[in-house]
Amino acid sequence: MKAVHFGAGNIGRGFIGPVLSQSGYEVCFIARNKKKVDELKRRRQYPVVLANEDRDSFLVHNVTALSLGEDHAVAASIAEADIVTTAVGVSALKDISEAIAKGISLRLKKFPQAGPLHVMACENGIGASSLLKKWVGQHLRPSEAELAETRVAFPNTVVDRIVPVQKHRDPLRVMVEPFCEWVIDRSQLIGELPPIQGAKFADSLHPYVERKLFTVNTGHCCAAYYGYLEGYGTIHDAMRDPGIRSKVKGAMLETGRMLVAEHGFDAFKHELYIEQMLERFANPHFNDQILRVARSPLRKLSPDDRLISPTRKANEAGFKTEYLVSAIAAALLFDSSKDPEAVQLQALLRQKGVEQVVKDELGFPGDHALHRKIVASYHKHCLKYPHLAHSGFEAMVKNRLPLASNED
Ligand SMILES: NC(=O)c1ccc[n+]([C@@H]2O[C@H](COP(=O)([O-])OP(=O)(O)OC[C@H]3O[C@@H](n4cnc5c(N)ncnc54)[C@H](O)[C@@H]3O)[C@@H](O)[C@H]2O)c1
Ligand SMILES: O=P(O)(O)OC[C@@H](O)[C@@H](O)[C@H](O)[C@H](O)CO
Repeated sequence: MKAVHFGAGNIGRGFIGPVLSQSGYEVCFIARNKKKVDELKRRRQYPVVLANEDRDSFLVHNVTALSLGEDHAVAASIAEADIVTTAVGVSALKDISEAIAKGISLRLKKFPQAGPLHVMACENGIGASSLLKKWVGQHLRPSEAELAETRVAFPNTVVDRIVPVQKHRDPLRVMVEPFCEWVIDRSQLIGELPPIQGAKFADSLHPYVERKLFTVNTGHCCAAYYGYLEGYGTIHDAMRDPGIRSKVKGAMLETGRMLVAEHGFDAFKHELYIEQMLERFANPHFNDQILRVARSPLRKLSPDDRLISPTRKANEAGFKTEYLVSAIAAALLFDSSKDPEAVQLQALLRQKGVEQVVKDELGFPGDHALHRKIVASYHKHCLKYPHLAHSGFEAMVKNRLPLASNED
C-alpha cells in the first residue's frame, strides 16, 4: 500500500508517518525543507521517541520523500497512492491543492480502473478535508471533477497527539506524547478505506471534532495564553501554576457543559476526559513551547475556532462563559515578533482598538453581551499586565474606552 503525506513537520513525522508505516504503507513525504527530503530519501527511516519516563523509542520504516517543487514526481506518486494525507496547517491547504489536483488528473487518465483514493486533511479545524476538496476542485476540469466524485473521497478526520517543536540535532527524530487518536468520518468513504492501525470510524464526525477542538485545543490554548501573560516558556511550566491550571480546567468545564448538552456525551465520562487532558498538558517528559501552542492567534480567535465558537454556543445555551471570556481576552494580548498573526493582531488593536477587533475578527457585534464582556476582560488584563499591553492602553486612551469592569 502507498501513502503520500504532505508536510514532514511535527505531526506528519510524529503521528501520520508512524501510524501509516506500521499499517503497512510505504509513506512518501512531500516536503519543502530540502534537508529533510534528502535525509528521508537517504535513510528511508527515522526515530520516534515517546515522551514517557523510559523514553521508549522505535524506528519508522519504509519512508521516502519528494520536494514539493518536483511536480511530475509528486503527481505520479499521488496517481499510484491508496491514500493522501496532509498536515501543513489549515491555511496552507490552498497552497498544496494544485499539486493534489495534478495527481488526481493523472490518476484518472493513467489508471482509469484504479480503486478509490482517499484524501484526508489531518489539520486542526472543522471540515478540513471538505475545505481541501473545494480547493482541489478549483484545479480540476469539470469532466475530471465529475469523475473524481465517484473515485476520490475526502473524508473529514480528527487527529490528536501533542507533538512539540523539535530541537534535536537529527532533523528527522521526533519526540511525541504516548497518547494518540485518529477518528475518520465513515459516511464520506468511497468503498473501503485500506487499513489504518488504531483508526476509529464515526458515522458522524461532528461530535468528535467538536469534542477534540473545544476540549483539547481550547484548554491547550488557554494554558498557552495564560502562560504567556505570566511569563512562562512551556505549557508544562504553566500547568504547574495552580492558578493557571484551575483557569484551564474552568474553561474546559464550560465548553464541556455545552458539548454534553449538544452532543449527548456522558457528563461523567466527559469530566474524566477533561482530567486526562489536564494530565497530557502537564506531561513533564517534554517541553512544549507556549509559542507553538499560542501560534496564529487570529486563527484561534476566528468565529469557528476553539475559543469563540464554544463560547458563543455555551452563551446561547444559557451556560456560564466567564473562564472562556477571560481566556479570549488573554489571547488578545498575545504578542510575539516570531508569529506573523500575533504581529498583525497587535497592529489591528493599535489601529482600530479592541472594540472594533472584537467585532471584525471575533464576529461579535457591538451590542452582543459577549462583546461587552470580552472588552471589559481585555481591559482588566491590560491593567494587570501593563508591560504586555502597550497597544491596548494606547488604543484605550485614544478611543477613551472604559477601563476595568467588574463584570467577569
Ligand atoms: N503538533 C501537534 O501537536 C498537532 C496535533 C494535531 C494536529 N496538528 C495539526 O497538524 C498541522 C501541522 O501542525 P504541525 O505541528 O505538524 O506543524 P509544523 O509546522 O511542524 O509542520 C507543518 C509542515 O507543513 C509545511 N508547510 C507549511 N506551510 C506550507 C505550505 N504553504 N506549503 C507546503 N508545505 C507547508 C511546513 O514546511 C512543515 O513541514 C496543523 O494543522 C496542526 O493544527 C498538530
Ligand atoms: O496546531 P494548532 O496551532 O491548531 O494548535 C496548537 C496545539 O494546541 C495543537 O497542535 C495540539 O498540540 C494538538 O491539536 C493536539 O492534538
